[in-house]
Amino acid sequence: MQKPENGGSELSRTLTGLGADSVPDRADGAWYRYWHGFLTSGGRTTEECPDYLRITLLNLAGAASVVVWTLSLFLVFLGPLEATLERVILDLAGLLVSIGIIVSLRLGAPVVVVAQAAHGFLFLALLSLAIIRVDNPLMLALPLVYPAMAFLLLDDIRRGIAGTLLMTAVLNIAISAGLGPATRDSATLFGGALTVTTGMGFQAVVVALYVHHRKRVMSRLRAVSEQLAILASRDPLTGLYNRRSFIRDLQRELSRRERDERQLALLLFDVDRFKAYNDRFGHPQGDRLLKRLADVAREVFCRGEDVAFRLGGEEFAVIFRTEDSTQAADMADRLLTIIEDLGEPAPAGPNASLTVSAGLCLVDGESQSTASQVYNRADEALYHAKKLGRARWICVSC
Ligand SMILES: Nc1nc2c(ncn2[C@@H]2O[C@H](COP(=O)(O)OP(=O)(O)OP(=O)(O)O)[C@@H](O)[C@H]2O)c(=O)[nH]1
Repeated sequence: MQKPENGGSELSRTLTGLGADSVPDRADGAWYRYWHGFLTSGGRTTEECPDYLRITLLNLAGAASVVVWTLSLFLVFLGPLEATLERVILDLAGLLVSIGIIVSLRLGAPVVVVAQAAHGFLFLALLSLAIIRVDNPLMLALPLVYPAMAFLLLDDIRRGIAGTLLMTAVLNIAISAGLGPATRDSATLFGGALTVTTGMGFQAVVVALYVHHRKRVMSRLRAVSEQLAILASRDPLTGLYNRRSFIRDLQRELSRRERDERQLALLLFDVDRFKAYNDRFGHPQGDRLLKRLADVAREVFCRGEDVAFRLGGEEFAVIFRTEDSTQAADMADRLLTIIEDLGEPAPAGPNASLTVSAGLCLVDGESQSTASQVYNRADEALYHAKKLGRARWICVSC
């Protein structure tokens, strides 16, 4: 039952790791810093921020869209793309929305609203293309392809990318086979193929990045929560399990009585005259003593299934299994003797050694006692040992 040691440093490493990538290092170049600042809206978000990825992706999508829509407008202006009214309106609207995404994020607009507006625009743009170009079956397919692709990508990255590639290929083949626009000039066909490939490729990269990042953050959060669970169950001074773990472990051990023929033993021990020890040698020395006693408890109860706890103050507990009362008594004896032989000075006088008192409670197989009854019995035995003059242990059963 001896469990892994305290994981404080691991936790701090993990916590630091959560934000580690978010601030560019001094060694990073100016371009990287500029790019990083742009993606995080001037450093407004770091990687621990729940909106970090959405802001980064929206900025990325906004920047890429600005490039795509501007390129498209240039191609219309320079002639390779047909200058239809709907194309110009759509390109201009796309450009405005993309710039709007970037600016609104910088002004601190709610990320969810910006993301929904961007998705809404994309979907409406595809839908209006389908309505305007009702003669073009490919345009009709786009509003259906978009959600299908997003669904596939969110379900599984590899399947999503394969599905996206397949759909892109099918659309391109359909365009070149003449299923697309009524006008068949090569510039229009090239424009259509370019738009479909760029749009779908970009969408695939964005969603794949999102899913990948989410998985990474989730696994880090899992590691942090495991570390927190370890810290919550430990006493920070001695590294032993704390009272919270004690109650849970005692209940668990009592509930598996039927599966173990041996007796369950609970040993409570408490430093004798610890207040006087603190008063005489100081609190820091008292802390050192408590750590030393925790080491002794670990040493004596070293089997895999033994668990030692610090319940608070100078009170310790050990839960262990024993063949019979003689074996349990031997263990209690050993613990008390080793502590006395440590040679720690007792507050009483120069030649006296520090001692502890203990209460031992043995629970046999048929007992129906609850965890609190077992604890109370052991505590009564400990109290009795103190009353009888300390430096001894008393055994009871329940
Ligand atoms: N150094 C140190 N002292 C502690 C800590 N927690 C509790 N104490 C001290 O432990 C002392 C316990 O005193 P008492 O409960 O009177 O027990 P005692 O003096 O050991 O007397 P008996 O148990 O009857 O032998 C108090 O003085 C507390 O301040 C701790 O974490 N470190």
